[in-house]
Amino acid sequence: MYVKICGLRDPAHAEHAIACGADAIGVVMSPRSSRHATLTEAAAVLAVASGVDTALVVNRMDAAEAARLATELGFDVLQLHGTYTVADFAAARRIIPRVWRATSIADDPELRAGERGEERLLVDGAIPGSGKPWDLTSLDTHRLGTEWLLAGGLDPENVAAAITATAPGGVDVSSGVESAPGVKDPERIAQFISAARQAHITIQ
Ligand SMILES: O=C(O)c1ccccc1NCC(=O)[C@H](O)[C@H](O)COP(=O)(O)O
Repeated sequence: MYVKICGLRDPAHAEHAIACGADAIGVVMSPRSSRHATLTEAAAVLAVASGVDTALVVNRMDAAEAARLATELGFDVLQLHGTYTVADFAAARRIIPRVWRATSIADDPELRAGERGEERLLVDGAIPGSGKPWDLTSLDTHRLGTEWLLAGGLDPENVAAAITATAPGGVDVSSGVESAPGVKDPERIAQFISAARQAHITIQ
C-alpha cells in the first residue's frame, strides 16, 4: 500500500513522515490554501526528502507553467487538481514525465484511469484538502486499475476501512493528520501510516 502524506511545509514533519515509512510527500502551492508553501519552504522540504516520491500539488494552475515550476524546484511528480484536458497533460508531461490527475466523482462521474494521459489517478473528495469524508460506496472502482490513489477525508481512524472497501493502490491524506488547519501532527502521521499498512484489501 503506497502512502502519501500531503500538505507538508515543515522539513521536520517531512523527515518524520519518511522515517515512519511514507512512500511520497506532497507540497501544496496554492495561495488560498492553509497549507500553501513558499518557494523557501518547498525547497526546505525537498532538501530532506530522500528515498520518497515528491509531489508538487497545484489547483487550477496552467499545466505547463506548473510543470516548469515542478522541474525547476526538483519535484518528481506534478499533481494537478482541476479540470485539465488530454492536451494539458501532454504539455505538462513533455516537461515533467510524472503527472497525476486529482479529481472527484462529483466532477467526473465516469472516472477512468489514464483517460487524460495522466501517469496516475488520485480520486479525491469534492473539495481538495477539505478533510471531508465522501461516500465511497458511490465509487465504481472497475475502471480505476490498480495504481489509483484514494484521498479525501481519510484519517488514522477510517483509513483501514476505506482501503478494505475500495482496494486502492495507495492512499493520500492531509487534514486527517493535522492538529489544526495547515499544522501537521507527528503522532497522527505515524498512526495513519501504520493503519494504512495494516489494512486488508478484499477487492481486487
Ligand atoms: O490541501 C489543500 O489545501 C489543497 C488545496 C488545493 C488543491 C489541493 C489541496 N490538497 C490536496 C490534498 O491534500 C490531498 O491530495 C487531498 O485533497 C486530500 O486532502 P484531505 O481531505 O485534507 O486529506
